[in-house]
Amino acid sequence: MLTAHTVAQVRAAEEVAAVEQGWDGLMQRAAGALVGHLLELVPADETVVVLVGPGNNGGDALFAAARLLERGRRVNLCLLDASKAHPAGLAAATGAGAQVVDRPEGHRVAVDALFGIGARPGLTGVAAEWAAWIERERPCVVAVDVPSGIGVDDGRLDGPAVRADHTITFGTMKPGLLLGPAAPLAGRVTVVDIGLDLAEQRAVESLELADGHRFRDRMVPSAADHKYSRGVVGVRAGSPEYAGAAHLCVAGAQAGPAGMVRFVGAPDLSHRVVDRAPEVVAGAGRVQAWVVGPGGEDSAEPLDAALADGVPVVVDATALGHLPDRFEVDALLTPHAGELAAMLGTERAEVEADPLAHARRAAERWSATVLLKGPRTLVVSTDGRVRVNTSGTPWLGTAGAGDVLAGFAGSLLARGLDAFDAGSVAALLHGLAAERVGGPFVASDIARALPGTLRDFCDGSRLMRGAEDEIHRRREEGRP
Ligand SMILES: NC(=O)C1=CN([C@@H]2O[C@H](COP(=O)(O)OP(=O)(O)OC[C@H]3O[C@@H](n4cnc5c(N)ncnc54)[C@H](O)[C@@H]3O)[C@@H](O)[C@H]2O)[C@@H](O)CC1
Ligand SMILES: Nc1ncnc2c1ncn2[C@@H]1O[C@H](COP(=O)(O)OP(=O)(O)O)[C@@H](O)[C@H]1O
Ligand SMILES: [K+]
Repeated sequence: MLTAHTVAQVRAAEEVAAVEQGWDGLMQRAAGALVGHLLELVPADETVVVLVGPGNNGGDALFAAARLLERGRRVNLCLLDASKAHPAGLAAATGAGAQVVDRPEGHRVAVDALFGIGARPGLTGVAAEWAAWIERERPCVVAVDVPSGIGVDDGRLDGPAVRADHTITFGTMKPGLLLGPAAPLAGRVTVVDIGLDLAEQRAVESLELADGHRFRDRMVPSAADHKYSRGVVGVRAGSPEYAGAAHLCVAGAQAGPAGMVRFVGAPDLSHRVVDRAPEVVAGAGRVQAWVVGPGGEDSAEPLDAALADGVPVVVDATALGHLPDRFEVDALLTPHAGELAAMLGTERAEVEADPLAHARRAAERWSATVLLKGPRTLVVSTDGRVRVNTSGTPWLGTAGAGDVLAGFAGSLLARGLDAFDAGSVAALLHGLAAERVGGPFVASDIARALPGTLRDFCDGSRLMRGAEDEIHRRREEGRP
């Protein structure tokens, strides 16, 4: 699991680490880690330009520049404000032979050390001009800690920011490297250890394939299980206009770990669903979780009927327009940005500019877990926990992908995962299934790829143990 911490948490952990290592020690450690990665990332014959800001972020890069020069690399410096550059760092870099230049133009590799976690979103003046040069000329950019100008805690963009290919970040991820419109600006992110202890701190989390062991026992049936103990997921989806949504939602539900799928809908639609998926049981009955809304009629009745059962519920699409004042059951709301905007009475662009704040607001407002779909799907629980999904591809922007996701999440809920786990595991596996298929694809392909993806997720630790054994064997045999 990847974890990201806020600026306040990082600053507090730095205070503690500085007692042991000293502030200089911390900065040297950050600089050392940076050098190691720059030596790998930057071709030996390229001259690097370091964009140096007024704080410790610039300091890290100046000490790194000095060490690069000692290793025979060529480094130029662009100082945002010469009078404010980290004095000891500047002395070290120039002492090692760095040249100060006025402009970054002409360089093909840049290190962005303008601002780090002290940054306010949005660059102005010369910093904005340098960010514009990066947009225009697209040099290879390595950002120190964060791309300068992003909202570090929330991933907001409030004006120009640096677009990086790689970000070397210290101690932990930062929320802005994972979510919001800012995340793509970080490029590939590498977290380097500088001795910060954040283990006990609540973090923004991101599940990975390797997290399967946390969920395996709650998903894979045991010898004692039967279809009802595995859970029944009920689907109320589709309408004459959107019959396909019923099929896709059912396909998603069938791909999950529950033991049975029930479908409730108009007789015509029920027949069609059972014709395509003979395992489905049509008609009302006992379920452990409901999925309501994909392609459904614009009416309050399906959600009201589901809520009357008092079991957990996934609420999607049209059902999002008929929410109760507050949920009394464990609920997972799965809007995209347009639907969340309508729920909150705002504009889609507002939600896209600050997805975290809007998802949080909805989670509080309706006392429900909110899964906000998008390139970086967010899951926010009622108690403020946040997970960000990083799997998936833009090919997922295809009709019906959300219907499959809702059905699959419903199956996880019926199996006994809570809405937060069900939503975040569903988003992860949905994205991994998309990566597995490759694209272009249709939503049904994702439903078909989900069982194998779920199996790999649950087997993950076994596969990793297998890999470790293999590495061990090769070592013993003297093979690479
Ligand atoms: N505290 C430490 O000793 C350590 C800090 N580290 C580095 O230090 C960085 C944080 O350093 P600082 O606290 O000095 O802050 P920064 O270097 O991030 O920013 C310096 C100053 O720039 C100004 N500024 C911020 N955003 C701006 C904007 N958009 N436009 C114009 N001016 C802006 C602010 O006045 C800010 O205090 C981390 O990101 C990391 O790179 C590492 O060396 C590890 C240890
Ligand atoms: N650019 C993108 N990159 C990654 N995933 C995306 C992208 N665009 C959409 N998705 C994902 O595709 C799915 C689309 O769902 P939704 O908007 O409900 O579509 P539909 O209503 O057609 O099913 C969501 O899981 C969303 O996170
Ligand atoms: K930076």
